[in-house]
Amino acid sequence: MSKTKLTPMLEQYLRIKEDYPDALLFFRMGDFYELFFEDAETAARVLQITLTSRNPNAETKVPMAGVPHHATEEYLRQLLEQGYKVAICDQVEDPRQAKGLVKREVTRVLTPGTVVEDSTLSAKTSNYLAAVCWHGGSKTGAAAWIDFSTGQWTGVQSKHQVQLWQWLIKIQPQEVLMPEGTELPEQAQVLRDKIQFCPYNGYFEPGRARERLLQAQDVASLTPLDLEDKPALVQACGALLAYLHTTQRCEDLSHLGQFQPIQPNRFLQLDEVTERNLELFQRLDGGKGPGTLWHALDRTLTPMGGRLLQQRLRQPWRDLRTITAHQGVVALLVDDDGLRQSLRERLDAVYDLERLTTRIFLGRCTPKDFIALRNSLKALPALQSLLEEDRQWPELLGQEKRAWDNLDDVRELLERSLVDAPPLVITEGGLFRHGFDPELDELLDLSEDGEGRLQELLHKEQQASSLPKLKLGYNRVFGYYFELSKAHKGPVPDHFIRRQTLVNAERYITEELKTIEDKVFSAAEKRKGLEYNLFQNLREQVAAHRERVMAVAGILARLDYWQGLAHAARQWEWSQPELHSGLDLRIIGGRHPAVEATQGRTDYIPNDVRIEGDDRVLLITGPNMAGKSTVLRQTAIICILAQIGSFVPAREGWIGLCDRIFTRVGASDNLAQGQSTFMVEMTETARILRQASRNSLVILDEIGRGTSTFDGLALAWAVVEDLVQRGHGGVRTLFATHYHELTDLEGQLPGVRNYNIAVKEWRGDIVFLRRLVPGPADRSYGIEVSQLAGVPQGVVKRAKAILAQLEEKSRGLRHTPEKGSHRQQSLLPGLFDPPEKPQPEPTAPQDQGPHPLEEALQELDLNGMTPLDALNLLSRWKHEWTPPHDSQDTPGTSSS
Ligand SMILES: Nc1ncnc2c1ncn2[C@@H]1O[C@H](COP(=O)(O)OP(=O)(O)OP(=O)(O)O)[C@@H](O)[C@H]1O
Repeated sequence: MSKTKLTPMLEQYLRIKEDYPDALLFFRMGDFYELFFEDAETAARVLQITLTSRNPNAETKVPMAGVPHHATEEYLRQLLEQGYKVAICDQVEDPRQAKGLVKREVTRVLTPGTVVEDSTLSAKTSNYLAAVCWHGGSKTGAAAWIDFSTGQWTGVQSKHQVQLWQWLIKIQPQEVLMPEGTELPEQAQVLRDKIQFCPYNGYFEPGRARERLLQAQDVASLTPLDLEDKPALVQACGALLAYLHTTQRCEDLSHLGQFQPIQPNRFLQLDEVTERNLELFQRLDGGKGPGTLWHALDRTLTPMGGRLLQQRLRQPWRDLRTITAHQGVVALLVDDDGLRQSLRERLDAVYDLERLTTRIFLGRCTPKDFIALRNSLKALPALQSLLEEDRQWPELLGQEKRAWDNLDDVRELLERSLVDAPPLVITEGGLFRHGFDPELDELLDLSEDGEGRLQELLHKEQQASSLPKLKLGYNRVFGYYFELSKAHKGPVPDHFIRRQTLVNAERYITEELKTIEDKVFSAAEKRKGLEYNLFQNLREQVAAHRERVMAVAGILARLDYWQGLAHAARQWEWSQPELHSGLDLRIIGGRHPAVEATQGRTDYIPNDVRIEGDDRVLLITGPNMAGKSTVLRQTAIICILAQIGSFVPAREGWIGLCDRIFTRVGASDNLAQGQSTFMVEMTETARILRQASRNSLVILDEIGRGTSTFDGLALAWAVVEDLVQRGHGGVRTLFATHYHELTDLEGQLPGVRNYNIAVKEWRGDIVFLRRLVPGPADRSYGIEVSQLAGVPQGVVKRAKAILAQLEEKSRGLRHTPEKGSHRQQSLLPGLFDPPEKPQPEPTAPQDQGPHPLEEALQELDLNGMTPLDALNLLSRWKHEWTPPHDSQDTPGTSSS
């Protein structure tokens, strides 16, 4: 469309829009923000608002859509949530004073990675803007990320691109800045929609980046930031700052906290695959809530505590002393229910101090934010008095106590200034209390008691001039006046100015009367202006205390973190594990916290896992559905929980610290990234084999299933061999497999131990005992499980017949003498070997053996049980062994 046909206003629009091609331009016109052209079409579609056109009758119709200025928040939230950027273009001069077209400018750009408003943020999740780049031509790269809503930022430099992307995928940034011309590597494809290419010179250029960083952090050199030898990281930080300057339209970023690079060696490293496989925050099906560790674990009450817990779960500690120090605080709070409850009650009154103070600093706050801040600060003295109690505090709590700041001055200021329920907007007055500001008090008195003041004056004049008949009147032309009827014959006071002569009366004004009148009329307007200014002053005063508020927010986050872990431990009856720097891993009575939370405590069978002495690889066999994956994952989760200072879902834990936990679980579908299931499996396996060290824990849930049986088995075999020798003594590994042939490795390779998850056959059905026991599984029971899953009887019967034939054939093969090593012999024919033990005939009742319940009863140690344990056990048995009403052929039917 040619510009010549457009109105001056639309020309102004297009000029501004030119600078923000990638943002939707919200263009302020009167009480509305309007969008034009394609922006209008997009907004109409996304926000479900009406699409109209500007100048509908003119030759050039311009698509237009708009939202009322006072209701933008919800619309902005929707746009940001869907990944759009929005440039807010305001009128920057008073339209009444404007000569010609009102001046307009973009006052800020809202982007998904820089939001600070609560309505668009998730309380317990950090919202990251990230930047990633490579230093010059070198191979060193870096990623930095910032949660602008709290001002906390960090980053990591690495020679391995893969590692940088692993970090980024893990933290799930809303936007990722990259230098123009950089290619997006394969593993970064999942973040494709979040990537923004920025000019190298404006954003990543090393000199400017360094300068920006020094200025923002107010330091003279990079040494205090630990960035002296990290040029790529400096560039990434510089890009973040440049982007913030551009979008936030502010030079002052002094509210950002100190940049602290991550030192990966200080933390238990969990890559994004492990985080996903263990369902820490999200189930494998993508859902959140029940089924995730987070759902069972998070008992924090404040957003700050929640975010700290998330961050810690992503980066558990590795240092024994640090962990035990935190565990000590959690233990205290587990033991002392009263203290924990008091802490919880007080923390419950605290709002998101970190984000509140950021909004206040940036001037993007509403009066409600101040009230939330005030109410949060009110909770501080009571929290302090808890810490002041005379008792032996663990050192960490002692530190918090010493650093405590009640922020009394800030609270008093807020209490003195703002009314209890201020309006949402700051331009209409009604925000401040009486007594806070003398000028405002006068205006308040006037606007609220103007009539009274006029009556007071009338009374004064009546008395002073002995004019009892003097009246006060008002008309639109003269405003307020005094009136004397013609009946009054005497002189009027000198300061009376005649304004109007009527048939029966004279009207006068006085200077004082006009002054009061002016004040009364303008008081309401003036009050709005004054309150607006007072609010800005108050904002600046409170913003000046940001650092103190952030320090207190940090303490509250930690208190909440500890109490949350303690509360979860109490709720789920977890125990305090012992940690050590050796390699032994002994978990007695371990449970999977998320599965247990979904199924209920009484239905969950605890299991022991021991990797002790020279043992390294536990090979776990057992039928499908037996519980192999569950026991694998619960072990990894218990280690993670232990290393964040938490109690663990086990009766006892003796846990050698891990430097990394790797998981390779099931088939993860990365087809969208152009990788086949097998390829993904092998890529993950390759990563484990390259990176796992002697202190790592490896969880392998099936390997090699996506290819031919022989290839798969051979691969799995070789992987076990590698793991058991790796890092001078092997890597602690739990390996669940359906390749029964692998169980031959026990005895052949030192450090390999067989375990299986016990099952029982009962009248042709399979009964899952869920108990991890030493030794290999006798066979796989795949057909029985398929029957449980509802595969039609005909197919099941046919499968059984085919299995019998295959086994027959394999028996024949076995009798053919084999040449070569023992391993080859056991490997190939073994694929179709009949089970080592004689197979029970599924449907013949005489071969059933003792009922599992009978066995369990015999094993029962009655003396070591509490009545509650006994009740729980009974309830579990009842659940397990009571037949469904519609079936006559299920376990337990003949046990009565
Ligand atoms: N210890 C346990 N106590 C109670 N229920 C359990 C236990 N372990 C597992 N389960 C239940 O059994 C289901 C199947 O477990 P899991 O997925 O671990 O089996 P699996 O042996 O890995 O199966 P597959 O070989 O088919 O992958 C779980 O979803 C859970 O509901």
